[in-house]
Amino acid sequence: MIPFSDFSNAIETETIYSFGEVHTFYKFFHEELEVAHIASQSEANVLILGETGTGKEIIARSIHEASNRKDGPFLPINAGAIPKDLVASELFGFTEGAFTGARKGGAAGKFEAAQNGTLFLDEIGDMPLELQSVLLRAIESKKITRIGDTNERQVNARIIAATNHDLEKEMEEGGSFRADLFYRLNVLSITLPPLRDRPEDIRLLARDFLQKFHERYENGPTAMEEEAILTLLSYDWPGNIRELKNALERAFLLAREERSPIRLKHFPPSIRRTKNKKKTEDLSLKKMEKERIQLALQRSASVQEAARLLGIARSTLYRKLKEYNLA
Ligand SMILES: Nc1ncnc2c1ncn2[C@@H]1O[C@H](COP(=O)(O)OP(=O)(O)OP(=O)(O)O)[C@@H](O)[C@H]1O
Repeated sequence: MIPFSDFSNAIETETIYSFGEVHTFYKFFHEELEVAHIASQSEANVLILGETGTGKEIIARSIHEASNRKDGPFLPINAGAIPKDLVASELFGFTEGAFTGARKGGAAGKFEAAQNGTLFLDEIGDMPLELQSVLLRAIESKKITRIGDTNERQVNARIIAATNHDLEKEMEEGGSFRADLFYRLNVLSITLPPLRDRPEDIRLLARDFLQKFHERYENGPTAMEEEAILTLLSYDWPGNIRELKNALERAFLLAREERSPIRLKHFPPSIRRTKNKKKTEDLSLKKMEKERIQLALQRSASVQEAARLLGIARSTLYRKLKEYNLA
């Protein structure tokens, strides 16, 4: 059984880089988070690319919260989740009687509501083509017109857009996304790597999520069997961090009910099936752990100091030294 706190030990080989709530060990992701930091210190439009569940919204929110606009609103709008003919009124607002059912007195849209804040255009790739030119005009001129209105209104919203589509490919292939809008949005771009490309981060995120569940539910398991951890490291995670978080919460609650540590059987079948898929990778956790221990020993004057550096108990380290023939 491995205690949650031992899932990842931050020693010099594994520097954690953080931006807001987002943490990583993965080098390429460090560089992308550096761009997020730069974005937060500017007013430039940002385009965030990444598969579903990789944290596009959480990064957008972190950029907003680290920016001068942090006291203004952060407003997300998901073009993919709203019926196509309502997207325009959601974005730009409408006047009374602009269309059947238009509310008395009209209403402001998200552009106006995000005044002095940040407008997060999620799933920009699903934005209807005919609206893309209106959106482009609004971004360029910083003015919008409510539907049914004739007056232009000044707006001051910072734009962060996100998508899981390959927009450049779509532009080449048949124009379902306007190139001029793409270049306008793509002043700074951040690409979030899928979780399967950064297994180091699986350990880091799992530790953080499980420790949080422990606080939220006030008790429950504090350790996971090694077989389960190895499986999490070799699974593909098509739903990325969202899927990892949900799978861990389910496993945490099932184990809590049984008053047992988290075991492989507490994960859904789709994840359990990976168990023997990548046998070779099964050794990777042990290899990484052994290397970390060796490094900590080199840099320490005593086992006690090495244990402190690794963030584990001295007795745990003695056990591991025996296991890896390092004693
Ligand atoms: N680095 C992270 N640390 C902690 N939690 C994270 C991190 N990244 C994402 N999450 C969590 O994973 C879930 C999905 O994140 P988010 O909504 O930001 O992803 P997304 O890429 O915008 O997804 P979609 O494309 O499906 O809208 C959320 O519950 C979020 O809190």
